[in-house]
Amino acid sequence: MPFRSLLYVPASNPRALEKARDLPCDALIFDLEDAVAPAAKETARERLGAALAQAGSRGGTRLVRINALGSPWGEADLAALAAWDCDGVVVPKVDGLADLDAVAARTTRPLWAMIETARGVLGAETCAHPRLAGIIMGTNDLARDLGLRARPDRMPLWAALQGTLLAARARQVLAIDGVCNALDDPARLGAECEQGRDMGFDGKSLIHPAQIAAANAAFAPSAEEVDLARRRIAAHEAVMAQGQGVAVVDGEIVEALHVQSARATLELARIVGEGETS
Ligand SMILES: CC(C)(COP(=O)(O)OP(=O)(O)OC[C@H]1O[C@@H](n2cnc3c(N)ncnc32)[C@H](O)[C@@H]1OP(=O)(O)O)[C@@H](O)C(=O)NCCC(=O)NCCSC(=O)C[C@H](O)C(=O)O
Ligand SMILES: [Mg+2]
Repeated sequence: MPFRSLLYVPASNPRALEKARDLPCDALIFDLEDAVAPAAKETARERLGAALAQAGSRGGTRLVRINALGSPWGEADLAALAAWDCDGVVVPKVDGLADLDAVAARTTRPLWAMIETARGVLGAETCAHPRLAGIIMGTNDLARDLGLRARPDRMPLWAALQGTLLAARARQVLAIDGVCNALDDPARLGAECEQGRDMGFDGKSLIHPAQIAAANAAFAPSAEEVDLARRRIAAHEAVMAQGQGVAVVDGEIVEALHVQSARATLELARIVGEGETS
């Protein structure tokens, strides 16, 4: 499954729950945490249970973000989730392995860790948790915890984004970038998506359906990237047949490691293409 676009859907909002059934994002994150006011937590849990039980929902990954176990709602969220048809649990504000162990003891579902505190960023060992499927950057909470001043280019977040990405890659778990808060600024959204892709993230978390197309485009290989990948593989195969290990394509060297990347590009393009034609 690709993870280019992951949309938060407030579980308290019936219209959003309904709309989410047909949206072209790769994953939904049904949110019981920060998008839901304390007074609406119980209702949100009930609405989400009913929505997940409905037949005919879209394909794609369905994740549920629970409230922290230390909060008044976390235990009840996990108890309810046991009966739900979903693909994983998003654990908010993970500071270290103990936070994931506590959830892992209460559910058998794959875990996703929100990295959104200074301690979470520094606690890279979190990515070593055996049940961890991926990490999701929580850039709003992180900005608050760091006391940074937000900038459109996200410069104050670069170290945290790249540090967490390093930890995720070292443990081969998926890494998802944080949300773009700007609802009506396609240029900023596009720039954030490209930046996240350049850094190496697998996809971006989103807050509004209008953001899905930009993330799907940015985190899929472009036609030019696919073409270059094919030419690199062909050129390398040709030199290998002559007993050599280095080809040159468009004035740049191509070695076995570049061929590995090229094959990964083609595989992602194939998976994305399959999803779009099915
Ligand atoms: C921001 C919003 C409150 C805006 O909602 P609304 O005013 O309804 O917007 P629109 O009228 O433009 O909506 C158009 C239609 O799309 C549906 N819609 C809107 N948002 C969603 C959604 N997220 N999922 C599904 N459907 C959605 C509307 O219902 C309209 O439908 P229709 O009636 O058919 O036209 C709203 O977008 C929203 O609540 N977004 C999610 C906010 C959220 O989840 N926040 C928490 C996660 S972000 C975060 O904090 C990450 C991390 O923890 C961190 O710290 O960074
Ligand atoms: Mg958060």
